[in-house]
Amino acid sequence: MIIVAPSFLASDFLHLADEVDMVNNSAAEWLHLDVMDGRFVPNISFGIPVVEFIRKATSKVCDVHLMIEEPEKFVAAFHKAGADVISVHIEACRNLHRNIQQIKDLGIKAGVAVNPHTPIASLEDIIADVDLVNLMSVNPGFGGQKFIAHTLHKIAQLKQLIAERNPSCLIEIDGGVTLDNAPQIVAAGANVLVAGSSVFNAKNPQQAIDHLKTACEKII
Ligand SMILES: O=C(CO)[C@@H](O)[C@H](O)COP(=O)(O)O
Ligand SMILES: [Fe+2]
Repeated sequence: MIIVAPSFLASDFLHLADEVDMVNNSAAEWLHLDVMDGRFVPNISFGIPVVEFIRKATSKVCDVHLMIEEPEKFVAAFHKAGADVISVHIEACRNLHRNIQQIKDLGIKAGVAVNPHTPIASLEDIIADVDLVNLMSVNPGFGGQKFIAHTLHKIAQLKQLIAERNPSCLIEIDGGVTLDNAPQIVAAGANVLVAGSSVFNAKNPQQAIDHLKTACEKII
């Protein structure tokens, strides 16, 4: 099964309740929540209170992508706010193994996120400990960017590493996912598709989610 996770960074913050309702009534399984601190990435998005309010408005999986320095300081607060999955960036963690254990000790899924320039080989000694890898297919910090094509070969590399060391680990692709490139991304081995602008900027976002799912399910 392919999981679709609409990214709320592209949503209309003035009508957040309607946007959450749209996803609640859609075929998407997850909600993707991008937290940015203006330090790890050159942008600031939203934080703990917003995640908390969204959590109250949905029973879908809340997938929190922390694009922040020193994520270990905030993981417990995001868990308390209702995150079901928390991903921290390999590039932001001095003690990644400890940070991943910290998330797992909270009883939720732990993910590691990697920037487009970070080699898959750098995941070798952490892959066995994570539930998910968020493979960034744009440079983190902004929605609406173009998919970086060389990410496709990284998906295939990651798929092989996962098959060897942790077959239940999910591959999440984050950034620039559209109806046009989704089938290729899934064919390369992705299980979770984050889609921000291609969903929220569509005339009919629920239909955009349906189309993404149908196009991908044809591939598997
Ligand atoms: O983490 C990020 C960006 O840093 C992503 O989750 C984007 O928010 C995805 O948005 P689109 O590229 O699909 O518009
Ligand atoms: Fe993200």
